[in-house]
Amino acid sequence: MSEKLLTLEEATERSKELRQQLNQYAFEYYDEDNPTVEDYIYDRLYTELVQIETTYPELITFDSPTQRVGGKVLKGFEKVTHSVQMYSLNDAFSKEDLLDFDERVQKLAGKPVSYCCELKIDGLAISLKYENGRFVQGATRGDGNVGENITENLKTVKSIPMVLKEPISVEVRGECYMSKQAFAQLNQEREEAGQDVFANPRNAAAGSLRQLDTKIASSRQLNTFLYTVADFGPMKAETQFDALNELSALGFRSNPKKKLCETIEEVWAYIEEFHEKRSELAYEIDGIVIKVNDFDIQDELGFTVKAPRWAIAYKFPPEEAKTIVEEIEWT
Ligand SMILES: NC(=O)c1cnc(OC2CCCC2)nc1N
Repeated sequence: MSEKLLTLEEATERSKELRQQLNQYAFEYYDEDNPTVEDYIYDRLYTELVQIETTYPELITFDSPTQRVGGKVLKGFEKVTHSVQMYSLNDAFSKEDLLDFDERVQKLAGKPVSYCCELKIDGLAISLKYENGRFVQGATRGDGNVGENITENLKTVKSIPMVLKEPISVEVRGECYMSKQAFAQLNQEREEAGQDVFANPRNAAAGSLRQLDTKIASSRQLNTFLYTVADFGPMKAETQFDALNELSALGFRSNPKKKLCETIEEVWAYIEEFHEKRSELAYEIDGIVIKVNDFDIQDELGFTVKAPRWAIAYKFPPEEAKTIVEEIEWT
């Protein structure tokens, strides 16, 4: 079909088919890490869609995969005031800190509680706003109340859905990160080009989202894990664990290694498990986030000025330095 010049009616029909198929293939590849077609199949269909959109630009749509490649150069980033504050987390550095947290929570809740444990992805916190299922705004955390509008750059992040599986209005938060492999590849390219290298994947992700040229952001293989619902809209989840599953069902990427723990001892076992497994993960984590699972109890416990009383971040010590530590000369 791509050789013969299509009529507008044929092109309208064919471009709709192509968009649906390409977006499904991209969802499997970027969100589910489970591609079902070879790259050359995707590329051939993508090329056909570009040809149709070049002939009939009026057929380019909001969610066309051709719009993921960026191309706008912004003058700057506008400020965004978050409708719901983006809180930070209090830290725990030992099992004793964790037990103290559990004791405080049980005392405030007046009963034992279950915890939803999540890997603490070492990236940049972002907030995504959807209206009737369409992505309308993306922002950085900033100081928790005012962030930067980076919508155009986030449109190039392939795992961020442009259209949700349900036409609902919600605001969700998560982490935008760069995988260890993408980070190593980027730094190698920069080194070969005589450019400064990034110190770590978090800085590389932050630097990529701060680019005014959206083509650069698009080239950086950024990824996401979503973990918070700020404005629930019609979402029904009553616990953090269910909210994470609901985020996946909507088309977001949420980290599969979450665990529901009934006791703080189970939480500690999960912390030790992933302290062990940390180096095997495709992305960097700097700890574990432990959250009271039940939203009603979260509401009872509330927030301090900066952080929830119902969550804590157990921080791992920094991974041992890659460089050889010089032998200390004992005099
Ligand atoms: N970096 C992460 O992976 C991460 C960060 N934050 C949160 O939760 C917010 C929700 C309320 C305060 C902290 N969860 C996470 N998994």
